Amino acid sequence: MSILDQIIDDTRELVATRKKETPVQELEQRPFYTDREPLSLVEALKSRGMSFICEVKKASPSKGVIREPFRPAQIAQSYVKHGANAISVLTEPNHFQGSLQNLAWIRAHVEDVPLMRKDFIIDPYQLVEARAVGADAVLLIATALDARQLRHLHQAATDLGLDCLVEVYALDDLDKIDFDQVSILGVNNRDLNTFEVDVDNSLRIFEHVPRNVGRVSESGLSDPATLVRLRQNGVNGVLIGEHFMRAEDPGQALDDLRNEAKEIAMQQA
Ligand SMILES: O=C(O)c1ccccc1NCC(=O)[C@H](O)[C@H](O)COP(=O)(O)O
Repeated sequence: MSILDQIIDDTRELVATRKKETPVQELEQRPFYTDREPLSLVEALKSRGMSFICEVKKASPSKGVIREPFRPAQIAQSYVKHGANAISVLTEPNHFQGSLQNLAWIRAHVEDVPLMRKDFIIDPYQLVEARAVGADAVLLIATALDARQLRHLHQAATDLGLDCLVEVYALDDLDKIDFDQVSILGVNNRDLNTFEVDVDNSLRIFEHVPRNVGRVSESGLSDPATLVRLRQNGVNGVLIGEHFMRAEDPGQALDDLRNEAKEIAMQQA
């Protein structure tokens, strides 16, 4: 069984338990759900240069614990201070040590930058949970869904005002995607069997994606020259977790990476 299958199985159990503990009607009465309009992730990624989705990630299946002590609100505030375009918050508990509470804490400290719930979404209930803790957007992993589920979850998220970053790992995942519906596509560079990362996976897959779709490269990114190469090949955004999580000040690490990439681009011009 692949790690993705394992995580999806665990998520199915978790969602069943949560539905019993907290009915949808209760989530729909939470202040973030009733009183707050979600921000647009699509708009936040429309900058002229490379956009940065900065991740708040304590641990991962490939690396174990990455950051200890882990202070989600402080990390997010540092990202905001240094100009992150959006923040991805891992909420999956069993494999990434994330939580919905972390997202709610971050929302309480970050008003104007979109927050994406990064989890393994398989059920519309999780979209309502996302809204109830103050998320603006969600990740939908095409690899873990069939075409009908993907279309249905995307529509349900849109109906709730949540933007979607649709993620693929392989070229044949594109067969499931309706590009009249999907406006931001992420390609994950991590091989789910070996955990190795290959940035060229993004470039290979984006060649087959319509021009008007926003393009985000995900995982294993830390080298400024690679960011320049991705930008020169039409990639609009990057999703970066581990590199920032290992820095003393994650926002400063964002600033440094962005400045180094700008310098390389200027030298090449
Ligand atoms: O990070 C993992 O080990 C992992 C394993 C299996 C499925 C997903 C996984 N990560 C989720 C992500 O997509 C990353 O957190 C995200 O792209 C940031 O990657 P990185 O910059 O390498 O932390």
